Amino acid sequence: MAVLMEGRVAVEHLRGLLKDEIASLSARHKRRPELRCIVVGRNAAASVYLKSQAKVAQELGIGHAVVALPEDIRPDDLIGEIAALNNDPSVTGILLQCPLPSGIDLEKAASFILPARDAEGIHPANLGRLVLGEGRIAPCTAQACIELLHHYQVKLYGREAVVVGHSSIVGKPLSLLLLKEFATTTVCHIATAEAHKLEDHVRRAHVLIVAVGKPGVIKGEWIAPGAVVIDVGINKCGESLVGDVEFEAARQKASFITPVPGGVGPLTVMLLMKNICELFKESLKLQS
Ligand SMILES: Nc1nc(=O)c2c([nH]1)NC[C@@H]1CN(c3ccc(C(=O)N[C@@H](CCC(=O)O)C(=O)O)cc3)C=[N+]21
Repeated sequence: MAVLMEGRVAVEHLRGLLKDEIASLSARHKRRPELRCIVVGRNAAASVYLKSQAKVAQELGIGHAVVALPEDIRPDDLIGEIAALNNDPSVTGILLQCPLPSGIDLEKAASFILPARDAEGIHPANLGRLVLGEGRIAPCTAQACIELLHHYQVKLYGREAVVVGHSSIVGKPLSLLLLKEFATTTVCHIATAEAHKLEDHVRRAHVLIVAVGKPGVIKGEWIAPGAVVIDVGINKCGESLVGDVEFEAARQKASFITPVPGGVGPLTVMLLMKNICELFKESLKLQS
């Protein structure tokens, strides 16, 4: 039976550090960091994220406001909203929440966020730094997975890491962070599944990280004995939340596994706040 990797526990240390640092910066500079979150339309996982953000921001003394936009917004109008936040001197960081409606391209929209206000590091300049291994601000969920592996002292060097999902905010940046740790990294995606190869890759993973957004997409019996399983999925199932991995069956085979909720999620939120704190410090340096 696997040990649970509890983000809820791993996050506590960071919470204390950030709270103290933000309190002292805010007192010294007589202003606080401000996060602005742009949300287009409605989505279950996104609402869970927003709720957590608002709660943690308040605990840490970070201002938080949502810019809620209609599902049918025109791309140019979304860019206008981003520009307004870029030009507002009180704003520290901007988060453009996914998913976006089908007519709007995340990568393109993200390129309009001022790199110095990019809360997730998804502007091309920030992603470029991540490729070069010198990124300070990386997408929070990808960072959260690495943080959790470090917290539970999981070895990555020379191990087979398999990432399922190749999104710009999780799978791709995460694969870069895993490479930085010298894991041998495979990224699976929709075409892997269509070629009936997903099971083969999952079976040989020492470390498996799943970020798809489909409950049960990874069968518990595919998990290699002793593997480490990180489930990034946040899916609403009635009133409760479930991940992408068949949890009960996977738990019998893995050595470590994240629960959903209580796994990656709480760390994602805290690392978003850490990014905001980093951007805040940078902006104060530029002013002085
Ligand atoms: N640009 C962008 N970046 C994201 O990182 C992003 C996004 N868009 N869109 C939506 C998804 C979803 N997501 C979550 C993060 C944390 C929790 C979270 O805090 N979960 C807690 C609380 C759950 C609860 O309330 O019970 C947990 O898992 O324990 C949930 C969901 C980030 N996402």
